[in-house]
Amino acid sequence: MKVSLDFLNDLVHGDALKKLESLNNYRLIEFLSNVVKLCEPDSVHLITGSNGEKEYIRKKALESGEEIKLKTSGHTIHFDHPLDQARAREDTFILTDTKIPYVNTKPRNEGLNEILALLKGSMRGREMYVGFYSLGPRNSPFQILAVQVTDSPYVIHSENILYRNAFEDFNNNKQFLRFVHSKGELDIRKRRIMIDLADNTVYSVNTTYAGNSVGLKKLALRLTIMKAVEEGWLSEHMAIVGFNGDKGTHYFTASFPSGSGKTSTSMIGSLISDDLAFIREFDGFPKAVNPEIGVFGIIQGINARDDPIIWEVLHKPGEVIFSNVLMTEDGDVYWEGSELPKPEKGYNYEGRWSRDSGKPASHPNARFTVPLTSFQNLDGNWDNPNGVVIDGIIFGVRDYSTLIPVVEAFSWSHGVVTIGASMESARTSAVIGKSDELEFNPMAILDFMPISLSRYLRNYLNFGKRLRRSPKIFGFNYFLKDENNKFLNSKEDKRIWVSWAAKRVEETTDAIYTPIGFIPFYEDLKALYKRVLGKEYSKEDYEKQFTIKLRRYLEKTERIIGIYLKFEDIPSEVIGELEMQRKRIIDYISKYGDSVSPFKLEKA
Ligand SMILES: Nc1nc2c(ncn2[C@@H]2O[C@H](COP(=O)(O)OP(=O)(O)O)[C@@H](O)[C@H]2O)c(=O)[nH]1
Ligand SMILES: C=C(OP(=O)(O)O)C(=O)O
Ligand SMILES: [Mn+2]
Repeated sequence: MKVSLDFLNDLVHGDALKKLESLNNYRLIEFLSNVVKLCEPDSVHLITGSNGEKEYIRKKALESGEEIKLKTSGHTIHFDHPLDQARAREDTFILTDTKIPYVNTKPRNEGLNEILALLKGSMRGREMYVGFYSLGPRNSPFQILAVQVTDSPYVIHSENILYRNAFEDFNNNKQFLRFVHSKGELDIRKRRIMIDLADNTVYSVNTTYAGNSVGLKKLALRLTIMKAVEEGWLSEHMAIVGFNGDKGTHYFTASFPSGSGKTSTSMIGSLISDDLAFIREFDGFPKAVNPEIGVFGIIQGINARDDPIIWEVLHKPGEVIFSNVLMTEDGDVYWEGSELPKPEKGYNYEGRWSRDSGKPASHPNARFTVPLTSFQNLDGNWDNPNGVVIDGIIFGVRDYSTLIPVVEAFSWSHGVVTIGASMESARTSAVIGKSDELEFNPMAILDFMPISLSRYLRNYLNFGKRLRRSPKIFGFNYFLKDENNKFLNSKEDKRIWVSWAAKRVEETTDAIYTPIGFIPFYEDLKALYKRVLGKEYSKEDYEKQFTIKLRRYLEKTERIIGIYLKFEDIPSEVIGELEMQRKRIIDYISKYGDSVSPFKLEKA
């Protein structure tokens, strides 16, 4: 079918139109034609992949005022609206006519009418940017194509950093995901994000915060989860990182709710991904790639001692977009938790700021956007089109009161159900709303879930059955506190948990059986503390961290059973694993009481 490009004739400059025509992709032309008619931009800039175009976008970001140049070469700063500093869960809807438990939905026609009205004419007087990207490596069986349309140079600049440009790959009518974003009037009351599964399209308006506007990140996740479930693979909210055991490097994926440990965990090993993973089975092996090629990371608390790798990236020349930190008069930046002296005054997302105001200098969800290639610990396989074999999966939570720092599941289904699908984690400032409330967040992915958890979990359980050797599953918690509200672990302790997990994967260490899974022996951790951190590890610390609060674990298990019983078509394995866990815990309570020291279990 031949579709005319005439609608773009007066809008596009240069030879971009010829290039577009040569792709022979009528789906693409039809999509762009519809968006242009809807949004009515003054001009259209297609990013076909040349360096000049990337430079053009950087220039536009500065000219428009969406970014400001800082004193270090390549560094800029962007501010989001004070009410637009995080993901807007309440303004985000999956368009479907059937209600889904725990998912924010809207009837499709109603949602489409609403968002199309908000987008109508939204780009008048503005330029429209179109980016053509690949989620995952190019020339790879993992690859998914995606197009982003936006009137924000900051959004398209971010995407040029975070995603592989793949214009030529759109040839011959290839299918692609679609993202339509407009700043609109930046009237936050009219902020809407609508996910149209039926058309593989996400619309987003009146927002600039990247979690709501950068389509290929958390918006695409809704579409790729759907695709993965339909095709029998996993699209996950997970880092991918290599950890050393005694025999070599083992790749893990690591799922933590937003603001709870993905990026920081990916910095203590060999980095492939800090946020997202596509996992597929090939010849019985689970293999993973990073859909992205950059990091949109949380900056609060980043300091030279705890985070030397990120610290270096944020201080050397090179492409960095800071968002929602403090900008000082001399073109430098400052953020809370940097452990540097606080400047007297500066400018942040709320306007002028002074130290005397007593207000924080930066937002707790302030971020940095940088390419993966800036990181010293980047793994050699980061862009491998075949992915890397995954030996372990970590599901981590922010739980201040109950869960022990590390536990290993008995099996794939035990781990998927009692660790991954049972995650409860304290909400963070990555989501708009009250922080620190414990919320149900299976696989750290509930905010992005486009379908029933029943279908999602059935696919997960089946995925493991197709593997020759399923990855070992671990439950992590970096955030356990004592009765005085003090953290029981320091940030560097995560190096010990991952070292232990790597040894378990290669079967070079034993573990203690408990009703919730296997836990480390004191002596093994003591040796790791010595070797990895050069530190002593006391029996008292171990006992505090690994005492299992059986009564609380029982309560948690019963809460989760209560949740999954609400789902009509829940796989029987889900309730089965939870019931068995419940019985094991009750049995241990009758033997040991409400909690049990690991030293008692060691001798059992
Ligand atoms: N108390 C404590 N805080 C941590 C630890 N690791 C990371 N954090 C903090 O948790 C927050 C989020 O971490 P990050 O890894 O960026 O989360 P992500 O959004 O999942 O990538 C940051 O503010 C970190 O400083 C830890 O081991 N202990
Ligand atoms: C951008 C996000 O990612 P993260 O998991 O790093 O907080 C988010 O969840 O909005
Ligand atoms: Mn992160």
